[in-house]
Amino acid sequence: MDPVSPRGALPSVRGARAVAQAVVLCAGAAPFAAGVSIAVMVLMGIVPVGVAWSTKLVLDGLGGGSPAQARLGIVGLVAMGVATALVSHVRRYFEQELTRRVTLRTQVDLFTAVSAYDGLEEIEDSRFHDKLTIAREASRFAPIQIMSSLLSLAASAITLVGFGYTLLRLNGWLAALVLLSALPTFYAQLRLTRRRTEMIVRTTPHWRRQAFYSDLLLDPRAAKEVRLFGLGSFFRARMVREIRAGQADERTQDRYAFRVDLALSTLTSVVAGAALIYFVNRIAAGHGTAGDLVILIAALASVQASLIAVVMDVATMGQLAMSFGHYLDVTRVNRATPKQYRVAALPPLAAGIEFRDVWFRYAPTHDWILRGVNLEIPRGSSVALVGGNGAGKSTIVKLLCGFYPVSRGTIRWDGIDISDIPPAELRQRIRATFQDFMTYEFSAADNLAVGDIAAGGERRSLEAAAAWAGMADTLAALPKGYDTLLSRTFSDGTDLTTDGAEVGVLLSGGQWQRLALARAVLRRSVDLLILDEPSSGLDVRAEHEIHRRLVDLRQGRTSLLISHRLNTVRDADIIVVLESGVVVERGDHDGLMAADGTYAAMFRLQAAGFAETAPAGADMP
Ligand SMILES: Nc1ncnc2c1ncn2[C@@H]1O[C@H](COP(=O)(O)OP(=O)(O)OP(=O)(O)O)[C@@H](O)[C@H]1O
Repeated sequence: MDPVSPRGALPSVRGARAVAQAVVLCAGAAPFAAGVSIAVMVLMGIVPVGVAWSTKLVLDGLGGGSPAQARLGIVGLVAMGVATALVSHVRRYFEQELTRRVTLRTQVDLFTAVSAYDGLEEIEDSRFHDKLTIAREASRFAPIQIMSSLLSLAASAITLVGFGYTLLRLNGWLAALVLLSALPTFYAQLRLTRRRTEMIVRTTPHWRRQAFYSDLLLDPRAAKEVRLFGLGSFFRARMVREIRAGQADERTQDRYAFRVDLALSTLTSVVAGAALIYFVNRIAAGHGTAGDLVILIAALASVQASLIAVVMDVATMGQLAMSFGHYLDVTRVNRATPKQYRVAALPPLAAGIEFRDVWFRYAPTHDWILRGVNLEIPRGSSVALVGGNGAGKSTIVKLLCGFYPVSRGTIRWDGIDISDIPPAELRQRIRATFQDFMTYEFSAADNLAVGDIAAGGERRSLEAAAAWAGMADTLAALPKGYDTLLSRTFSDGTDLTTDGAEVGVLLSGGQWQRLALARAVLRRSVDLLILDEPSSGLDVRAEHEIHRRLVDLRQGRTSLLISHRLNTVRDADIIVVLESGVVVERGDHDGLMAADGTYAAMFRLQAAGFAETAPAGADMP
């Protein structure tokens, strides 16, 4: 995807296409409301011209002794007044309806598109987030504002044509002068739009960081550290710094726009004043009527106002088209280039999974994380992966799930390169508990059900999974059992007891981990079970119990277990030791202990931790 670029703000084919797509979107989402808006626009364009001509009729009728003409003018004025009064209400109602329907449509389209990104690359790319921020903002207001700018442009154009013709009839030179005086405004507004667009792109990272700091100050998960470490004023200062930086850029832009607008308004007023003096002198010399003067004043003001409105609407649309272009980019990308996979459906795992000379780094500028990893996970075997922090163990899990493409080498599923398999098909075959598992602010039942969303939260399966993870009693004892909301910051609207106390609860770290485990084992019919540090937060008894159950569960299943607690991996069929992205040892526990290498050293060091005296050199820093 293109990086965020302001080019789209310039009047261009791309900009015109974005405007057209915004109109199509509005018309498609709410055809009736869009139709009413167009009718209102036509009326709004006609009204000022009608008012001026009706006024002329009244004045000339009264002055020229023609009461019938004056009456006609009054009828016209009353009709225009009634239309203006009614139209504003009709307009407001249908604009709001249009906004609601368009917002719904754009939110669905945007989040459908974002969910269609299969991997994690975009979601970890700051430039993508900058673009997404503009796209999200645009999805809420741009189509409607483009539509209303377009309608306002059309209304101004109707007024302009009406009064332009009037002015032309009164004096051709005058009409030309007024039109020419709008050219500098037109040019200046286009330049202003480009600068404003560049400013939006420049300031977006500041607004994103500002939101990050403000969210941090409100996030219950951060609240403990924020308070204990006294981080409140530190984060607030950083938030203010971002606001100041963004506002400084905006201020520079506003000052520039202020100077330009001031100069242009002066020019417009001078032209209008000169035209007025000239025309009053002509009427004084007997060329024209008082009605002509009224219509000239109205025409001058309206033509100038309409010209400026046209210019401003074009400029606004240019800017909105740029923002909306980001929305279109985000929503189009997956539709434009749907990836073709060689394998449509994946049969159940028959032989096993194999990493062949896999190299991986998270970005071309980063260091290699995996350096030529060869790893086999035969079907039905339990494989354990051990190694120091940052060795690349979780990275292997992420590659197995197809979250990133490998940089070199292949990962084969029964001999099929997993990049040839649709990610959703592959992930159907895998269940995993991640080291950084999610804690959803849902009910306990929903927290479990997300592990197998297709099963629709069938309660007996949820209870069985919870019982497997040793959570049955804990969940049953919650104020509303499995329906208890596991959050203190949200309310499901029904979680109030009669005395008004909220019953949403929080689980402990180990209880959350058991819930995550239950979620992973909810669907038994998977080909590969991945457990990344499944017992790191469990107490000794719970760890022992869960370990025993995991051993049973892994019997005859294909599984990959990552753990720093080496007592939990000793039963694995194959233990693989990873060091700085390289497989340095493999074998079963006895074999590796006999080989007396890295694994044996780690195992002995850990076992020594349980001895009465710590080994020399094992002190904390
Ligand atoms: N999304 C990411 N983007 C960039 N670098 C990453 C990302 N995730 C991990 N890394 C880097 O990759 C390296 C390996 O991380 P990984 O999480 O695979 O290690 P690990 O062996 O699981 O470590 P631990 O035992 O601490 O969990 C680390 O140096 C880490 O900084």
